[in-house]
Amino acid sequence: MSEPTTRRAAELAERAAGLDAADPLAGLRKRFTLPDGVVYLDGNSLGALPAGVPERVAEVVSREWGTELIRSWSSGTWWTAPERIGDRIAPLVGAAPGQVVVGDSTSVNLFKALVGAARLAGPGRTELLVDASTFPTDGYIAASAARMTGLTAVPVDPSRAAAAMGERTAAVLLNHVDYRSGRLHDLPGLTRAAHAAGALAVWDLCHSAGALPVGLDAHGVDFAVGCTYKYLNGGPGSPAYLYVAERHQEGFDSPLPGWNGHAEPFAMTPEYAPAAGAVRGRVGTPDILSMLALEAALDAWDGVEVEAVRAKSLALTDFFLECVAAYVPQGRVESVTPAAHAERGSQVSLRTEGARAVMDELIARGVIGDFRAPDVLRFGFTPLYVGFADAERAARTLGHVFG
Ligand SMILES: Cc1ncc(COP(=O)(O)O)c(C=O)c1O
Ligand SMILES: Nc1c(O)cccc1C(=O)C[C@H](N)C(=O)O
Repeated sequence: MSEPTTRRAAELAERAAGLDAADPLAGLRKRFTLPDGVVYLDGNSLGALPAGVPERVAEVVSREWGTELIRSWSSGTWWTAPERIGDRIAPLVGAAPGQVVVGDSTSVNLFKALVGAARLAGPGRTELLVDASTFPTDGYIAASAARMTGLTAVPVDPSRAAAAMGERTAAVLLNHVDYRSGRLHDLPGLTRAAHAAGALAVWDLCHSAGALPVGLDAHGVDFAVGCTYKYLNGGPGSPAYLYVAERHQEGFDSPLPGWNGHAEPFAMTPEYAPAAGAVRGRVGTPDILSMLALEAALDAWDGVEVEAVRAKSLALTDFFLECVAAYVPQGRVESVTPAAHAERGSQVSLRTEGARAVMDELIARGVIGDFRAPDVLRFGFTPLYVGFADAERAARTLGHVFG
């Protein structure tokens, strides 16, 4: 490093130490098990391990399964886990109890939500608008949901979504935060626009839940889905969730009416009678090991306000961008994440040449981020366990990679 760069590095390291010392959320890192020497900036793909999870999973396996056996379904915590854990997630996404149910993958829940929304749409509604820049599974599922319900899936850039909504629109599927660029979309405004056009708004919250306030009830969202293995730290493949606004629950006609969503599952009747509430979003037997691991993971949120998480997330990403500007030679990276706070999720995506090799090198040096095709370095900031010194080290290491 040149003399001025060394001075600037000392300055930034000192600022980072000060910011960490003043951070009201700094103590939350103890709620996670993270390997020494690693800066983990991939919690927007797989969140870190909350400290209480291994013990809880061991208990579920050895006692609840090993000793209690089948009795755990009825006398223990198993059968009602999907709605109980849904109610734990609800406050994190601004939903009152009884509207969130946990289970299946995000892809499967998207299918339920989109077909459910299409079946609730008014007559003459022929189009399903779909975020064209979305994570691919959303587009694949939307295309199938549209075929099944006689709609036409119409890809739309989120910046033009409001203008594209009209009297033909049945429903709109949008991402709250774009997985690649980290752009935060205007959930209140776009939901309002959908309603003004007489359409339903379906939101994918994978990259926002647990990172920033969502306000599902406050903004009148109709359906929402999201995964729990990113900012909610539920573990690899942990079950996703489905939000069905209370006003739609009675009319919600799930395309996957499995026996777990039946009003009386153990009556074993040949006719399907849907359960009341979000419970009708259940399909088959829940994956209890993953689900109870998720429930234990959510303890990491005890006493934590999403607003405080958002404030720290913005401070972290601001500081990271400042460090990148200081350390990375001019012209080597370009941020594709909006600078405006109102348009930024909890990640920073930097476009660069040879991004895959750059990320491999960063990981080899202990800074774990993500590569997204074709040319994006993606750094996710999970305020529960990432600090300002991590942001400084990550940017400094990136500067070293560029020599
Ligand atoms: C925006 C978005 N939607 C959906 C998914 C896929 O979810 P799942 O694999 O749970 O179906 C992901 C990530 O995997 C995602 O980032
Ligand atoms: N779900 C994933 C998986 O099973 C393997 C690897 C990555 C993932 C991801 O979650 C990717 C993530 N949705 C993304 O935003 O890129």
